Amino acid sequence: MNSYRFHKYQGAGNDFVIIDNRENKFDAKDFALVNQLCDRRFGVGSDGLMLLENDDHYTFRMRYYNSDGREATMCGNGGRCIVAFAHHLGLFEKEVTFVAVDGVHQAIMESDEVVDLEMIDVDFVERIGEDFYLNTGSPHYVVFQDLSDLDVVKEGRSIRYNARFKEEGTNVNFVSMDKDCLKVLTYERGVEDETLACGTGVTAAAIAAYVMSGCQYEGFDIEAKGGRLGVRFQAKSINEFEHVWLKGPAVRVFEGDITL
Ligand SMILES: N[C@H](CCC[C@H](N)C(=O)O)C(=O)O
Repeated sequence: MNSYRFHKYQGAGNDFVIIDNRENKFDAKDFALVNQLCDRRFGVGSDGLMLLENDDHYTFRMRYYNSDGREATMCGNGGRCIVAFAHHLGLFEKEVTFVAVDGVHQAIMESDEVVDLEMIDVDFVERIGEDFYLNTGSPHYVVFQDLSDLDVVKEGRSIRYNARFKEEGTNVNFVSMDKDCLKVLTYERGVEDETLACGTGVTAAAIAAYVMSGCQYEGFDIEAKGGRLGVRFQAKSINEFEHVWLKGPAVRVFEGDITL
């Protein structure tokens, strides 16, 4: 049995267990341990787990794990929450540069509980019928439709496990658009459930909405189930986007020790 000091954060209801692993003591290869720490009955409970680690070139390194226990691709809400945690640790004052699985990110503490995070550039947006498929640090399938009476888990699973995506998986976002305001519901790969918000997901939804809206808006206000997020970007073309920023709440909920 080992004891773990953890810090619980949430970004628009997408929640995370964060561990300060600068001494490299956490066994990140123990899938069962990560899965149990994320378990909402047998552990702390969260959509994912992050390790904050030292890095030779940047203020810190972020490693992200979905609640299934496996190391994953980029997490936008997680990125904003680990920045708030690094600020809580006193690692920086206002702006920070860190490295994650998809590369180097800038971030700004807008206030104690609001973080602005620069996402990676998007260099391709695939059209699949009326739908969109793009990667904003994680892969996202985007469907524009009426959201009333939608069974997000049923419909999300049917896409996530279809012939094309069943091996690698994909996250699935259902979007309704009213001018520059979006409502987004997300089924998340690796959680294999609906989450209350998905940072890379709302970023993908906003970029798809730019295309869908006839390139009218380079920014959107987004209502997720767990809170509001903002996405802005510069379009180089209908397929290429840079200076992509995701802004929203990153809230420290509690900290504690758990022995497993
Ligand atoms: N489940 C995602 C990673 C976390 C994405 C989400 N929590 C976010 O805020 O971007 C995946 O496996 O692609």
